[in-house]
Amino acid sequence: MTGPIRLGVNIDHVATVRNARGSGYPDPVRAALLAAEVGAQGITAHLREDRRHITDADIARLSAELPVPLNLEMAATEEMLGIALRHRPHAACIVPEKREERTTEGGLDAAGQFDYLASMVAALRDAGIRVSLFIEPEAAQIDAAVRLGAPVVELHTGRYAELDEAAREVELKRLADAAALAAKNGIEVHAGHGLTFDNVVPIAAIPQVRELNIGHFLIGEAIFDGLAPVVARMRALMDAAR
Ligand SMILES: CC(=O)[C@@H](O)[C@H](O)COP(=O)(O)O
Ligand SMILES: NCC(=O)COP(=O)(O)O
Repeated sequence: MTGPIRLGVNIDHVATVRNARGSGYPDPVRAALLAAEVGAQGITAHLREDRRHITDADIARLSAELPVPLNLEMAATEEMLGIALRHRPHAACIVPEKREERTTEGGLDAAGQFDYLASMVAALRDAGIRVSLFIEPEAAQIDAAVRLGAPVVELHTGRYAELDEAAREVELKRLADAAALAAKNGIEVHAGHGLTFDNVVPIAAIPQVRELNIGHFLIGEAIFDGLAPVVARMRALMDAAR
């Protein structure tokens, strides 16, 4: 037995569809409330600097209306720090961001940006926000997270998700080793990016992983089956893996 694992549903891409037409629907907050009702223990939203999906108004509404913890994904900028301090989400996950990227490429270089991140992590922590660092499964990054005093790391599973089943084993071991190292150092371990029904089980089976944040696949699948059954199925796969 490995203990329970939480599912955080990322609702960014409900906002992507809304923003495609500049309409008021579909509403990501409505999706978040439904996901929470059917088993999501948290909601993740990434307020990108270019506001391509989630907007400032979405963050304000999520902060006010959610019955479960909000995990705000944010770039390490002064603007985002100000927004986080204003809304005080349960958690803030610092992610690397490049304006031109299609999605988050690689993890935060916590080791390379140590001095810059130190004051940001401290400011978030002082405000009572649980800080998470979205990192590659590498010992140097975990060591930096420990020295920065981050209570949580989220391991980037994007590379794992892109590999075919035969090639996945090496990356899976990197993730499992990183999870064990982080937990040994007292850091809570989360994971996410690119997870689907087909690839989630080995990640959910890593004993130290306490939370998965999953979005793009769930929102896409919901077009066919509806959000509630899709969240329920992901929950069931995660639970069966423990
Ligand atoms: C950091 C991360 O993994 C998530 O934010 C997720 O990728 C959704 O945002 P994008 O699809 O815009 O990258
Ligand atoms: N941090 C990962 C996340 O929130 C969801 O990523 P994805 O499932 O949308 O790729």
